[in-house]
Amino acid sequence: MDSKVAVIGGTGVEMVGEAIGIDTPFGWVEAKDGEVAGDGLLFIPRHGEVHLPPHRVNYRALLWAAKAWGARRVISTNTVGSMSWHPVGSYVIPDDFVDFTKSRASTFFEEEAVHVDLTAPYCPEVRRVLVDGAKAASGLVSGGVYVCTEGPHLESPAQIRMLRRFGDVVGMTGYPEVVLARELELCYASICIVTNPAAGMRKDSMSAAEITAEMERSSGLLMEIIAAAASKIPEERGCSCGRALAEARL
Ligand SMILES: CSC[C@H]1O[C@H](OP(=O)(O)O)[C@H](O)[C@@H]1O
Ligand code: HPA
Repeated sequence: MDSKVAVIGGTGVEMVGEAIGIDTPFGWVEAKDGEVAGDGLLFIPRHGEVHLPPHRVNYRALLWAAKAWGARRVISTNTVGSMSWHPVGSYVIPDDFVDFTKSRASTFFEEEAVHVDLTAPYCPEVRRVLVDGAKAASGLVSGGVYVCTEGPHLESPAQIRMLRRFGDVVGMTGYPEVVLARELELCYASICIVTNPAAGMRKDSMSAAEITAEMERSSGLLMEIIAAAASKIPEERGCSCGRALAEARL
């Protein structure tokens, strides 16, 4: 049965549950085994207990742990800056991404050439339940392109002027998660919460504390949306995520 769901929670997102540890070839992952609508739901705090910065998160371990636990679907929460019109507190469910990271391990396949298809980078079925859930809960939801920067510094106005030509929202954690999930044939989608206008999109400066405060303000409703969405994901997969490796080798 494919109904087990893992949630990779970003800044300011918490979930109650029994603390468990999952060992992976890439390291140990601390998680929480929660219960939502009768099915198991695994919560993995992306940044861990010490709040690792985005460029040091062990993304391969997180996705591996989700699959090892038995999840076939993964919902990610990401905080983003808006490079366009999105109001603070609104939701973006990305349908594509652009990567500007620099130092991240972005594949499980180091010894063989495996070229997964990313025509639909995010699982359409998981995206659908997130879009419906966010619309029902808040109405302020859109699709768009997630631009991932290396961080941990925030961007300069000149960087945002360049990056906004490529996408709609900017974050530091959406990549390589989305690609690693596809390599593990997991159905993955992200729900992003807009915490601020991106650099240069507003007159005054920004602070990490301000961004975190907005995330904490919004996290309760965000978790309600995720819990509702997780229980509505179809049991059987109608997407092709589960066959990602079938034709990925030369
Ligand atoms: C000042 S933003 C810091 C940090 O928080 C966000 O992470 P996440 O997407 O896991 O919530 C953002 O992307 C940065 O990594
Ligand atoms: N830039 C990068 N990552 C972010 C931002 C931002 O403006 N806001 C929240 N995460």
